[in-house]
Amino acid sequence: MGKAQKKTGKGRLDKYYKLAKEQGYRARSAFKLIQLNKKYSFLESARCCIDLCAAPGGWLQVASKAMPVNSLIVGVDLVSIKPIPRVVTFAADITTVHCRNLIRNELKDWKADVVLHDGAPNVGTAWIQDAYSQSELVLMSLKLAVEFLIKGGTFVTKVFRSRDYNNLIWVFNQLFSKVEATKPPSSRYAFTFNNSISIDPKFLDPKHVFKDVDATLTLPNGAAANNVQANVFQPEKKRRHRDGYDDNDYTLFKQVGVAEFIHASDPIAVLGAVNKMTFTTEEEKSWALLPLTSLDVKANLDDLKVLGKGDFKVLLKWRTALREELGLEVRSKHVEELTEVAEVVDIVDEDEQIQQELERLNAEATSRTKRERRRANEVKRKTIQRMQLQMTAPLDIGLEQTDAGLRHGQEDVFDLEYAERASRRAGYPGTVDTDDEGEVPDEDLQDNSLDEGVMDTEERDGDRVQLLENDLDGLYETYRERLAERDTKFRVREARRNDKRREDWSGIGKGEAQDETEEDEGGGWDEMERLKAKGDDSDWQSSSQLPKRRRPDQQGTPRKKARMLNSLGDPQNASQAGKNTAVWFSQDIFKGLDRPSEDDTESDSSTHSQDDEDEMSDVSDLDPDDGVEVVPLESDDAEMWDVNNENEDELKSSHVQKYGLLTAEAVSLAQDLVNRRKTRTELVNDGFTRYSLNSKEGLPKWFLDDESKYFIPNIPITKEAVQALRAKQRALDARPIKKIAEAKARKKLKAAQRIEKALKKAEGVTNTSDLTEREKAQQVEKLIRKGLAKGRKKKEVKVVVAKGVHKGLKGRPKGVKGRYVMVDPRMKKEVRAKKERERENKKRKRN
Ligand SMILES: C[S@@+](CC[C@H](N)C(=O)[O-])C[C@H]1O[C@@H](n2cnc3c(N)ncnc32)[C@H](O)[C@@H]1O
Repeated sequence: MGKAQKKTGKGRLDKYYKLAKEQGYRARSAFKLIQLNKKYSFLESARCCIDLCAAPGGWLQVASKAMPVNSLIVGVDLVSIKPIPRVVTFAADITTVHCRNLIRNELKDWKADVVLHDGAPNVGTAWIQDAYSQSELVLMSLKLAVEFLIKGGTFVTKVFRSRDYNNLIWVFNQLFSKVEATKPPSSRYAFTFNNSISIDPKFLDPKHVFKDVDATLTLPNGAAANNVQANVFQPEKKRRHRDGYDDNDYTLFKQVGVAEFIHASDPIAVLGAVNKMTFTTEEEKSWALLPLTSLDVKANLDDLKVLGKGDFKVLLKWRTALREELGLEVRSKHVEELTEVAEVVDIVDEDEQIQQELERLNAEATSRTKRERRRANEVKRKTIQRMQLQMTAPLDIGLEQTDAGLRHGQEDVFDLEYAERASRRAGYPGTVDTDDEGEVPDEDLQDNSLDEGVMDTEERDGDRVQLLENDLDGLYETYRERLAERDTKFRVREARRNDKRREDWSGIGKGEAQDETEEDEGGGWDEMERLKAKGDDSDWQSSSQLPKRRRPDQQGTPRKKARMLNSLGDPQNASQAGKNTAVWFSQDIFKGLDRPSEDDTESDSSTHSQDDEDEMSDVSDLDPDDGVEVVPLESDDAEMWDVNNENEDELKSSHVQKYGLLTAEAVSLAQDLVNRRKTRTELVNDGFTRYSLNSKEGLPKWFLDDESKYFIPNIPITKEAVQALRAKQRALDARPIKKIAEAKARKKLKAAQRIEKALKKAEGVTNTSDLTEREKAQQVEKLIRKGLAKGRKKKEVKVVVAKGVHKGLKGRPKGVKGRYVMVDPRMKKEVRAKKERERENKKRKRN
């Protein structure tokens, strides 16, 4: 907001308007009187006060508060005023005798200590006319003041800066021993004065005052002061007399010495009346040589008729400076305030204060936002860290993220992408892979730059990962093609793998692999078989499950995979897995790739990568007896695999293994069970074959025993897996949905805004000087309570009993606002009686 805009009354109006509302004043103008009284303290000692033009009653409220308890306060206005405690009011025109009589009746033989007048004419459109009417009103109020004021009493009136301004001042000076013009910050002008002296009726006659007083301001060479003010303050709107001359002025060109202007009691009048000022006398010439007499000033003095408002200001400033230089300047308030400069400076100061205050508040708000953002980032960082360290259960994650979301209302609480991004930033290619205890790079995690300037890095990381993925995808495809070409078994298994039904239900049996009697062409698969057989035939179990296609980026990060191996507790499995790993990595395809370092694969015999593990479990860890893959895992990880994740790789996580969810089929089945898309019975029924209903008669016992033992549906999931997934689902269900979180965040934000607003208002109250500390405290409390109560607003339903005036009424009953409900008194009684009867009956039955 620029200064020019702030200078307009609107900004100020807003401020005082709000203050007035807050403090229960009927008009913002109340602050004018508060400020005047603060400066001159005339109300505290007054016993009788007349307020002329008092509606709606702001000044009366102030007077009533500030004056002693038993004082008499009378308020008059054209319009009626709502009652105010201890105040007598009536409607009358202050320019009439009727009004005077009313006041007389009220005061009896009392005299007023204070007469107030804040009148503004209700008529007129043009500025001049308004100003004139206002001046007239002032004179009328002065008339009443003179009549009713006690000797030494105070008259306070508002005067516009019109052409009549000087005339009015002159009259006031004739009637009162002390006249002071002041501009309270909230207003334009007021005059306080006391000690009334001899009164000439002409002083109170508008025609006389506004005509004859002009004469007193006539300049030495005949230039009339009439209109001169306007000439200076509104040089653009110079009013010309019809016949081309100003009133009483028939000289076309007026020229005076600069001294005239410097010594004039009304320099503005001089400025408005003359065409040119010259440095004629010796003294004047010496002034011309002073540094403060700039070329600008000289040029301005040369032709006053072409000057604008700004130029006049320059001249007035120069005059003041010169007077100070000459020791003439009594920085009289009167002269200062007569100039526009004083007014502008005053307003600008006030506006600047407000501006500064606003800037301070803005700065505070910004730093608060920053602080909160930092705190939220810290929470997120910790959450991610905990996720990476596997310290956080899914439910906790949900709650924490909700909290963060609530604080800001920005983050999507279910946005797992965020966690992934954060972990990538911390040096990991993907969230799913980052549950590695040993690999959390602390320094990276300490990095607080989660919020800013990360987009580029993220994108670059993403691109890099994508490129790597593409490369490895290609490599893997080549490998598979070569394998397919060379290995018939591979092709057969591939075909079987594609036969979903069979795989789902038949499980994966040792026999199947053994059934295959294809020619051994060597290489690839056969090479593996051979090596495995070499290792430990007894442990080896072939599988119908073929190596699954997986994200090659997992292949490329053996360091990470070493972690998975540590979690395998079963020594038997571990050693087998170790062999499997060795066999798997001995293939050509892995030759070019980095092998796990010594350190990482310390316990070689008990470690293998995630991918290897996949392969091995596919190939060998299946128990053909029950068709359920059981991988012993002693990890205490509470975190479960995300049911909704479609990424196949994630099926390989240790959590999944823990629950035996090693294949996509197992997971999809488990999901079906968890989500009740399939029942256990359905699964069992689906497991029947055409032989299942064959007669068992005549069959040997050993056969039947075996049948009961082995002829069971082969469901590749465990009970624990289903339970674990159910628990996970429950945890997910327990998380608040996004909309609720958002609504909560909105509610919280609104509450904070309300409190902030209330606090600002409270600040306004505490800064007000006309209230006692107790009153301030009460008002502040009221404001805060109001702020808090707004949020809790409940829709109240008024209960209206349909009796008396409301009996048989249709539509809204009189005087009832808002929601209401009509109740019938008889119905109420009847319902109560019915309930009573029922209770009695029950009692009786029980007895
Ligand atoms: C600015 S308001 C006064 C506000 C008042 N001081 C307060 O604090 O509430 C000006 C009032 O002057 C009144 N007024 C204008 N001409 C009047 C007249 N001739 N006689 C009485 N009241 C008049 C208007 O009705 C208007 O209410």
